Amino acid sequence: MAERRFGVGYALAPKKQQSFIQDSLVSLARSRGIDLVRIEREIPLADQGPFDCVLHKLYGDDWRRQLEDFRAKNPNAVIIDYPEAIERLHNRISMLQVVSELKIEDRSETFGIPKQIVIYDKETLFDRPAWEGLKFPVIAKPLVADGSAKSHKMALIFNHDGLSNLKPPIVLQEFVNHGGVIFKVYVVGEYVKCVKRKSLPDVSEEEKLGSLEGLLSFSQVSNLATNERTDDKYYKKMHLDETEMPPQSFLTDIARGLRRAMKLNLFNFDVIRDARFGNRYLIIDINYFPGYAKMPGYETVLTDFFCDIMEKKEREVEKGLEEKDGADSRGCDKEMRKLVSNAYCSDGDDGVLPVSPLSREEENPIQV
Ligand SMILES: O=P(O)(O)O[C@@H]1[C@@H](OP(=O)(O)O)[C@H](OP(=O)(O)O)[C@H](O)[C@H](OP(=O)(O)O)[C@H]1OP(=O)(O)O
Ligand SMILES: Nc1ncnc2c1ncn2[C@@H]1O[C@H](COP(=O)(O)OP(=O)(O)O)[C@@H](O)[C@H]1O
Ligand SMILES: [Mg+2]
Ligand SMILES: [Mg+2]
Repeated sequence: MAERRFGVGYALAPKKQQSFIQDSLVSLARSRGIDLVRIEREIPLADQGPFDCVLHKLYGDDWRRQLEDFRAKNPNAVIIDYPEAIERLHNRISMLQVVSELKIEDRSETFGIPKQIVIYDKETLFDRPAWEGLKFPVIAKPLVADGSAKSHKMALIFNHDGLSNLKPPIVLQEFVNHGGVIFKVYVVGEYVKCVKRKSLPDVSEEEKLGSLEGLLSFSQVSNLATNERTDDKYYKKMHLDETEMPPQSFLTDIARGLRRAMKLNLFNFDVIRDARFGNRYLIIDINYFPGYAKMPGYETVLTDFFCDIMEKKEREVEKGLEEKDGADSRGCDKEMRKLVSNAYCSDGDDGVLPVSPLSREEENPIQV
């Protein structure tokens, strides 16, 4: 019998496509039955394919509508991930809300998010009582995190003078000393990989007392060119090798919790270790579909992920059809459809993905 092959369509911005779609990934995936196919931006998505799976990192109403049309026409295809779920990460408040709601028990390590407030206008910015409880230094981050260069422009604010140049809407977040190293935790379905990167250096008590300028601007501090970041020299120069990693099982617990709560498969989160406590970790940023190509062995990790999804989808479709046949013959198709649909919405330990083999008519589009 001919080998079953799967088409995975990808819709990515040019820079992302260049970094992610490398020959090494394409050929490994191909050898395992997965054909990675570029989705043309000039042609409606629903007119392309067939695709068993769509992978995307594009924004805007038009793209959302195209995905909706595609989904209506191809109820058996898997979309990784739903725009409704991705959108939460485009706002730095909703992005971290999910962390505050997460509960992980029986661990000596604790986690949370830094103290923060959102400022929508200039008046509130200078209204001290509005941000009582938040101490300098703070980091000012654009509220919107939509991938634009502007959304990565930040400032470390040491005192009141530093506030005047800020342009709300912004998030003011307590700057937490963390030894100048950030942990980036990459998640691909159930796979979790942590790497160390250079971060902002600690601020001393003296500096806090105001010997510095009011404001220090920066952007994407951990994002150096690929070769600089991965080679041994970078690790040595930045003293990264001296920094102990957080326990992998702890990060895996957080990753799993976030994945379930957010209903996302492809993301990374930035973690810092609070220098005031040895075992307190703070999550400061979550990114959709980050730069996976920087992750060692990303080709294998991503190919395994695609294969898992496709196998799961095949099983679910078969199961759905069997159940539907049974239901049809007993004349209770509608009820059975609901049951089967709900089953796919569950997020059990096996990492069930957002697949529904039957009609999505009765589903809430946000539910995956
Ligand atoms: O470009 P890269 O490979 O550095 O990846 C960026 C990510 O770097 P990281 O993997 O975390 O080191 C980067 O992560 P940070 O925000 O720098 O933590 C973002 O995910 C960025 O996407 P966007 O601009 O927020 O949409 C990512 O940019 P895109 O590739 O998605 O444009
Ligand atoms: N609360 C914080 N305390 C200390 N350093 C921080 C804090 N928030 C951000 N940083 C530093 O600023 C960098 C950029 O912030 P981040 O929220 O990750 O924005 P971006 O989405 O642009 O990556 C981080 O990688 C880290 O080095
Ligand atoms: Mg970040
Ligand atoms: Mg980010």
